[in-house]
Amino acid sequence: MPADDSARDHLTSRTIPQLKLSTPSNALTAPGILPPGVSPAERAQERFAIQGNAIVTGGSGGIGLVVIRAILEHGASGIAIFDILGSLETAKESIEALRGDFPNTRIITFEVDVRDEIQLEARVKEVVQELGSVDMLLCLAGVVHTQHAEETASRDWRRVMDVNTTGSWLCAQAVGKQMIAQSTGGSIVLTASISAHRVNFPQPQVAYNTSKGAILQLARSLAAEWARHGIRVNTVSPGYMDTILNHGEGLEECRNIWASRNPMARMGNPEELTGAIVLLLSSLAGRYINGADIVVDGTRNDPTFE
Ligand SMILES: NC(=O)c1ccc[n+]([C@@H]2O[C@H](COP(=O)([O-])OP(=O)(O)OC[C@H]3O[C@@H](n4cnc5c(N)ncnc54)[C@H](O)[C@@H]3O)[C@@H](O)[C@H]2O)c1
Ligand SMILES: OC[C@@H](O)C(O)[C@H](O)CO
Repeated sequence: MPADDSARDHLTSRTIPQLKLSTPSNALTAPGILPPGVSPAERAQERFAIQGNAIVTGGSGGIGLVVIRAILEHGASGIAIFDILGSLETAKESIEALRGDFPNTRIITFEVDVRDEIQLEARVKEVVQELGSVDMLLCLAGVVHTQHAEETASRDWRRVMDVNTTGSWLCAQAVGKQMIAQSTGGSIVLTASISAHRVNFPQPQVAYNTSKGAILQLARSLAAEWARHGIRVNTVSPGYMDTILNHGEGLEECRNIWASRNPMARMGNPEELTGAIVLLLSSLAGRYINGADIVVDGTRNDPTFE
């Protein structure tokens, strides 16, 4: 028998029966898992239910407003948007529209710069005072700088790293501490990008790509450390979404190039990101997903240049 077959035989004859024996027969009806006797429609709804209060950084941006609506539709009890003042002002009407559509949910806004750890700690405490707990964190705050590497100034590099990477770390740490103190567990979703996996084409953005690559390893590290507290930490990696971030000066030609190189021949709509984020935040469907990254980019191609 070839060596591979004997290894497989060893697995099937010994490991699998052992696994079967050690799996409780009621595993699918254990506490927290859907009980029997619930209608299929209720089970479907319950499976992707989102419970508790969420802080969403960069929540007044193009992806944020769309994703917050989805989080509310799936049952979140409260949302705290952390963003800089100018963006909160611009999104004022959209945030009012959300409040109108979800009158029984608290949607509160805080002017926060995710680079400022003292401000962050204070704001997290205020959220707890207002909403009672923090159960989820979605980090969307992010900036991009597009310039050739040899010309990129250290201040631009630092700004991108500070907002995207250090900002995600500071938010996760402030919220993680609160979740640990609450002893309630929680779900943290950080936003990486396809730029964490490959080098975008044609725009040069060395700082952005580096900042997003680091987020993958940040999330895995936190996932491993905080699993014992019941805190799951995952990432989403969006491809090109049609938001204001991708409508900056000179990006019109880029948008055509991005769409033409994608097998689906288009950019994504922020709505198409909501499924992955709802899954990761959901108490049931997502509850064994930890340290994972979900790429939402319309393609399974994985070239170095994209
Ligand atoms: N749009 C895309 O194609 C795309 C693709 C991959 C990843 N992403 C990532 O998704 C996230 C959201 O992107 P978007 O398209 O909604 O962009 P956006 O520019 O519309 O939103 C980003 C938000 O972050 C906020 N922000 C920036 N600096 C901040 C700071 N210092 N403190 C607090 N908030 C700050 C902005 O005010 C804005 O509201 C970003 O992290 C981005 O890198 C976007
Ligand atoms: O990965 C693509 C996005 O992260 C980003 O929006 C784009 O590269 C900005 O130009």
